[in-house]
Amino acid sequence: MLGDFGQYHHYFGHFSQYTLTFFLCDTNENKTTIAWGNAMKNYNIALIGFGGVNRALAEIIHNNSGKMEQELGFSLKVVAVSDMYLGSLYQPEGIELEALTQLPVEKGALAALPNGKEDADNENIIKNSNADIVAEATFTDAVTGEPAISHCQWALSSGKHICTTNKGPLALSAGPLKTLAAQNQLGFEYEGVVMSGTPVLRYADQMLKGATTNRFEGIVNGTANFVLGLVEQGQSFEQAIKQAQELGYAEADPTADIGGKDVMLKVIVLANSLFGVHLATQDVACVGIDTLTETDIIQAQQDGFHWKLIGKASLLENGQVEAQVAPEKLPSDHPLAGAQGATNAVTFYTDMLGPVTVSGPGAGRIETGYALLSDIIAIHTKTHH
Ligand SMILES: NC(=O)C1=CN([C@@H]2O[C@H](COP(=O)(O)OP(=O)(O)OC[C@H]3O[C@@H](n4cnc5c(N)ncnc54)[C@H](OP(=O)(O)O)[C@@H]3O)[C@@H](O)[C@H]2O)C=CC1
Ligand SMILES: N[C@@H](CC=O)C(=O)O
Repeated sequence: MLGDFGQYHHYFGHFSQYTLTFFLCDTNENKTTIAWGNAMKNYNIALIGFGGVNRALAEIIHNNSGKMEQELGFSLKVVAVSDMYLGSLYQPEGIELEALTQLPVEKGALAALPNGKEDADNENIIKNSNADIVAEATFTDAVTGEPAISHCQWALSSGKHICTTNKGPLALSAGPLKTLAAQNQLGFEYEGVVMSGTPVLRYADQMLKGATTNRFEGIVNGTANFVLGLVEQGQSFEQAIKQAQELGYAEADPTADIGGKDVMLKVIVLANSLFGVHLATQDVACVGIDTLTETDIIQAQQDGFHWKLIGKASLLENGQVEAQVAPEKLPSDHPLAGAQGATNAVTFYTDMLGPVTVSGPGAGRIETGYALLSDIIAIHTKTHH
């Protein structure tokens, strides 16, 4: 006997598109089996900021839809895009991704697509579109965290999950945003904020549970590490920074990479998450690689050393945290000295395992787009298991 036992509209009441139908099959041998059908979940995505990272996410979605459905159990539809330079576009039924990913980088270019506009429309799209998840990848403001903090607040207050690669909201307003997400039973995910798509935040948060970590140090800026490497090979700072920009590693204002502010934000995010503290920007002493000359870097290499921009923090016995960002001259056999190009590496000093190092890409368009995909997967996993 085969019976349809009903349809479950599930999941915080936000997602009427998620319909799970199950059939109960009772055989002659008195065995009961359950077959699942119609269980594919679709998430509508709004992209806020459409520079390197969110364009990469659109490409990933476009190129991997079949794989996602088969392996991850959900499909993704981009329904809205809003960008300061390119304009905005809202198509509730889903935007055709071939055209979107080929969009020329020209002022107001989104206006050329059906329903497109020349201006950004962030607030309206975040609050009023049919998106389930907002992917926030606008520029990082290290002083105010805005407008990205507002983008996160608007999403979480209007029933939408948020994933972001923007360091501002995490370094400057993580507590209130996490509270808002929890109150509204929504996901707030941000793996790309430290080390791009390399899963260092989830690693520290989930895989080192049970061990005590009271110190970490590492290379957490891809641009600075890439620039140091090219200067060692004889390029000027200026040439090396230009290449980092072309490869999509650098911040909109690369002085954040070279001056150390980007690492400062990442140290705050890691320290607050690992030590359960509330570091602010003024708590982190910050010196960048702009204090080095090209000669310093080449001379060190000839002497068997490598300059690296190191971010570190220690939890002291009195509960205080010491945190700093500064260039350090490491001997060639130091574990962090081998990180080349935009590769980053962080060593966690744990009581039970000793030092544990996580290494992988620290910047890059596709690498960071992947971080957003990993956030969407985390949202899906947390809300369906
Ligand atoms: N690239 C990387 O490797 C990584 C980046 N990140 C973070 O991800 C975010 C995005 O990076 P990326 O894509 O490389 O940066 P880009 O500069 O390539 O893209 C950002 C885009 O957002 C637009 N934008 C800026 N402000 C707003 C706003 N208020 N509303 C709508 N759009 C806006 C920009 O327009 P306009 O040009 O006119 O300002 C630009 O088109 C940044 O916060 C960065 O720190 C994190 C990890 C790695
Ligand atoms: N500009 C940053 C991008 C990732 O956070 C870097 O180079 O690390």
